[in-house]
Amino acid sequence: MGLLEDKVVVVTGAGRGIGRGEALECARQGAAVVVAEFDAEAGEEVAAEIKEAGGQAAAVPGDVADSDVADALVTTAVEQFGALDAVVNNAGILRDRTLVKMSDAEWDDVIRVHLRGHFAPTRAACRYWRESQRPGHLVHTASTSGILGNFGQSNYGAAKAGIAAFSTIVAMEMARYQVTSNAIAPSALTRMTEALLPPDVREDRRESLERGEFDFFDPENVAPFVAYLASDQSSHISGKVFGVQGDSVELYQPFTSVAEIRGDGHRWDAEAIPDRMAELFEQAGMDPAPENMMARSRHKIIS
Ligand SMILES: NC(=O)c1ccc[n+]([C@@H]2O[C@H](COP(=O)([O-])OP(=O)(O)OC[C@H]3O[C@@H](n4cnc5c(N)ncnc54)[C@H](O)[C@@H]3O)[C@@H](O)[C@H]2O)c1
Repeated sequence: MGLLEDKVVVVTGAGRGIGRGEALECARQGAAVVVAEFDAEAGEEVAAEIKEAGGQAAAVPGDVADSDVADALVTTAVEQFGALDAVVNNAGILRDRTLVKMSDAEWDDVIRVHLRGHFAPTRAACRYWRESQRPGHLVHTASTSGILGNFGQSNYGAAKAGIAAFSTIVAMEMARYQVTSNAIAPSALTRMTEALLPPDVREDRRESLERGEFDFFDPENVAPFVAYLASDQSSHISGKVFGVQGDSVELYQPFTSVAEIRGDGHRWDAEAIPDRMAELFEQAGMDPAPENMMARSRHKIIS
C-alpha cells in the first residue's frame, strides 16, 4: 500500500527536475497526479509517463502564478479525479546575478514565480479545502539560500525566505481546517540548474565544490520525503521547514528565538551594545560573521 493510495496530488513545475521526480514518486505511491507545467509539452510527457506506468495523471499547462491557472489545477483535480488531497508547490526559476548587476526584470521575475507561484495554487487549494471540509496537505519549496544565503541570489533568497514564512503562516491559518503546510529547503545545487548560472557565480560554486563544502544531488532524491509530507502519515506535522539533502534532514523552525539578552525595556545604552551583542552570540553558540556560510550549512546537516 503506497503512502498516497487513492489520493489526488497537484505538483507544480513538474515537467522536469525535482518536480518531475516528485510527480513520478507521488504516482508510484498511488496518487492521481495533476502535472502543472509552464512548458506544455514537458508536462504532457510526464503525465504520459505516469499513465504508461499504470497510474493516473492530467497535465495542466500554464503559469501557476496566474490565478486562473492555479484555480484550474483544483478544478482539474476535482473534476477528473474526484477530490484534491495535496499540493506540492515546486515551480521555480533562477535569474542569478550579483546584486549590483541585477536588473529589475531579474528581481521581479524571480519574486513573482516563487511567491505568487506559491500563493495562487495555495489559496485555490485552501479555498477548496475550507469549502469542502476535507483535510489537505501543502508542501512548499524553499531553499537553504533563503535561510543561510547564497552568492548571486539576493532575488531568489528573498523569495525563498518569503516562502518559508508564507508556509508557516498558512499552517497557522489553516490548522482549524485540518490542513498542514510545510516547506522543504533542498540544500545543494543540481547539475541541471548549474548550467543556467552566470560564469562568475558558477566558478564560485565550483571552487566551493572542490573545497568539499557542498555536493550536487539527484533531483529525484527528495521525492519520497515530499510524498510523505503530502500524505496523511504526516498529519501531525505542520509549520515546519526541512533542510533536505539525500536522505538527510535538518529541521528549521521559523520565528523561533535562539537567544536573548534582556535589558530594562527602555532605551539602549549605546556604549553597552557591543558587549551585549557578544554575550548574545555566545549564548546562541553562533559566530556573528561566519567566513563561509556554505561551510556552516554543511556542518549542520544531520546524516
Ligand atoms: N536544484 C536545486 O539545487 C534546488 C535547490 C533548492 C531549491 N530548489 C527549488 O526546487 C524547485 C525545482 O527546482 P529544479 O532544480 O527542479 O528546477 P528546474 O528548472 O529543473 O525545473 C523547474 C520547472 O518548473 C517549471 N516552471 C517554472 N516556472 C513556472 C511557472 N511559473 N509555472 C509553471 N511551471 C513553471 C519549469 O518550466 C521547469 O519545468 C524550485 O522551486 C527551486 O527553486 C532547487
